Amino acid sequence: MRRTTGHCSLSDTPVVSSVAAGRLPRGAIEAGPFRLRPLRPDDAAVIHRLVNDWSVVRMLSRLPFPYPRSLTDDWIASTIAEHDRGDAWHLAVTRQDGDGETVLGCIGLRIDAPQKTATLGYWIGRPYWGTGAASTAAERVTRWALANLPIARITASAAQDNAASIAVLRKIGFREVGAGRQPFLARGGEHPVTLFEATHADMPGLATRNPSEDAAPDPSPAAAVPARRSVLVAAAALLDRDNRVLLARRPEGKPMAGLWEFPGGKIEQDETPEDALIRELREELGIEVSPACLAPFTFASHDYGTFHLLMPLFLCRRWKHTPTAREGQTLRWVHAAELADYPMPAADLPFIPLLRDLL
Ligand SMILES: Nc1nc2c([nH]c(=O)n2[C@H]2C[C@H](O)[C@@H](COP(=O)(O)OP(=O)(O)OP(=O)(O)O)O2)c(=O)[nH]1
Repeated sequence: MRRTTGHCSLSDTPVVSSVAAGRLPRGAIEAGPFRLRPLRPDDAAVIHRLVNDWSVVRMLSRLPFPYPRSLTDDWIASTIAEHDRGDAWHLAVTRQDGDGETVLGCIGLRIDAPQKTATLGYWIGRPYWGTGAASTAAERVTRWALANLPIARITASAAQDNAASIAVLRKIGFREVGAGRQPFLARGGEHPVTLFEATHADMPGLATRNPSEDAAPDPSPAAAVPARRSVLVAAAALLDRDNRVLLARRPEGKPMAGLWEFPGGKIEQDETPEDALIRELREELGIEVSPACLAPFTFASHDYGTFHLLMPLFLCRRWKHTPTAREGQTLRWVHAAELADYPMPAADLPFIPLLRDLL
């Protein structure tokens, strides 16, 4: 079964190694009127009743509908094993009602320790929508994890028609960083999703446990300068003889890791955009480009919340040497018609129809 379910879903990225034993708490954490506690086998009946609901399951990535009860038992058992290994942390979202406890939904974090990243997922049963449970639980877990686990960022995704979850993520401080497509089993096929991330810099007043030791230095403009400012980046759509475009997948450890972008990078002081791009293409891909081969095409002006990106995009059909990934990125030549299949930073999305028209 899918690792967790929710308005957001946990990614299937394999966890290479575990968070050091004991880092994930065994007990409950309090979240205002709600209590987040480890799942137990005897939660299966109520969890199954809440999640086996079309309006919940349609927003979850890998759950079938109808959702068999036996999968709930298997899933709860797997969450306990994952917690023990330090790979993931799944909690029931509960509320004390009179003498009894009511289970409202689930929240979970999948941890990729080597990449210092965790992925957040959650869902709340329909009877409890509008109670504030999703935002309270998601904010509590996000803040706790950034402050206490050796991670530098938390990612999350939500189906683009899931306005409630998108509102929750924005409200608690996640930044929208891109868009992509994910399979939604219950609905059949892939659907567009909005991608989010949060770092320490996005959570005002967050106390970090030991950032100098554990958190990877965040090279993002957001980390470097607290106030919003414009960041200048130059990028290239390199086109091959078949009119395919070269995309580079941002390597782990960088902000927006995993998203597919156009090669390029920040414009240093005293550099022209062309100078910067020629330098970046040499550093990142080992190719030599002459200024005459860079044709201005369009630009992105995008507000990422913590910084504003201004990025000219040049077209380039001629260069020397074969593009080679020199900085841990993954490269792929992509036909214009397929660009929308690649999750991209939000700033790049307006480029897609323009490139489709051109190519
Ligand atoms: N290169 C590139 N950057 C993009 C694209 N879309 C987009 O939002 N960005 C953002 C991501 C980053 O916030 C910023 C580029 O910064 P970067 O970190 O890749 O720049 P850099 O290569 O100079 O890296 P660094 O030395 O600061 O680590 O622009 C794109 O298509 N290409």
